[in-house]
Amino acid sequence: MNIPFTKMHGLGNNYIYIDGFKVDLKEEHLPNLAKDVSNVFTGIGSDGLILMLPSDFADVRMRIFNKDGSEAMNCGNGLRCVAKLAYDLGYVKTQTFKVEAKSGVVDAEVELEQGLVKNVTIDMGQPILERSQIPMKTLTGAEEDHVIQEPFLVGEEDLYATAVSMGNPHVVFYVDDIADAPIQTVGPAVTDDQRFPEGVNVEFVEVVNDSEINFRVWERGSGITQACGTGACAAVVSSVLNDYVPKGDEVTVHLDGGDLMITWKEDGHVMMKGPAVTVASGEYYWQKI
Ligand SMILES: N[C@@H](CCC[C@H](N)C(=O)O)C(=O)O
Repeated sequence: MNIPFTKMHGLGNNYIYIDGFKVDLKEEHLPNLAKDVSNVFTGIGSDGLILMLPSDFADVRMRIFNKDGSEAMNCGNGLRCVAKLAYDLGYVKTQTFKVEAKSGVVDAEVELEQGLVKNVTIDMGQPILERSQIPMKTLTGAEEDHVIQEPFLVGEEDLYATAVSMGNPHVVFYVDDIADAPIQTVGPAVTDDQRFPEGVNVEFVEVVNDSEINFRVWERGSGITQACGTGACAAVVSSVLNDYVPKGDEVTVHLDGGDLMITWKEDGHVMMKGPAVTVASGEYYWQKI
């Protein structure tokens, strides 16, 4: 089967995008397709697969599959890229419109520079802080409402966890120097830790000052990526909860792939602004069907 695709990235967090308005794929093929296209040696190479689809509730719908074939509820970089793709392909005609993800419907606004979409702002909605909804368990069975700087032993590392859901689960650990963050060891151990029954995206944050943080991520289902939009939002929410940055102010999140501008507004909504870039388009020759 020959499948037309577009490769896009948001700060290096790259996915293969398929236009589901035109291409009809069977549900049971999607996890394997995600694994196959993501393989850098035998596929195209990506952090996963994203489908742009018609929606009953919004102007366009996003579905995201990680590199390991698992489907996620949300993807910040994916939302910005789907917004750009929908605008570029003419599925939406206005610069503000709605995008549906599995976690809910969000507002998107594309910014044009000489007629081309460069930056996209997404209203990511309100973070979820209740432990049971992240979801996160305790080893002791205690049921504190929020998870803020909770002692979290993993292997030899004595860490403190702050947990936030942006529709998908995140845990944030603070480090003194982002260059020394134990991402290769703690990332995979925490993502599979029994305290997170659905797995978790693992973020390390170094606070630079009250308007800037450094950030690295181990993504559930994809491993280390250059950027994670929902992760950057979770990191800013966590940094407000820990009194490192003020609520209501814009925070620059420095990720491996570049900067995202995140604001946790007084009304509770998290705004994310950043680039969306188209890299290539072509046909993927899928041998399996
Ligand atoms: N890279 C994404 C998040 C993708 C999904 C995540 N790995 C999960 O399993 O929840 C982003 O930009 O938010």
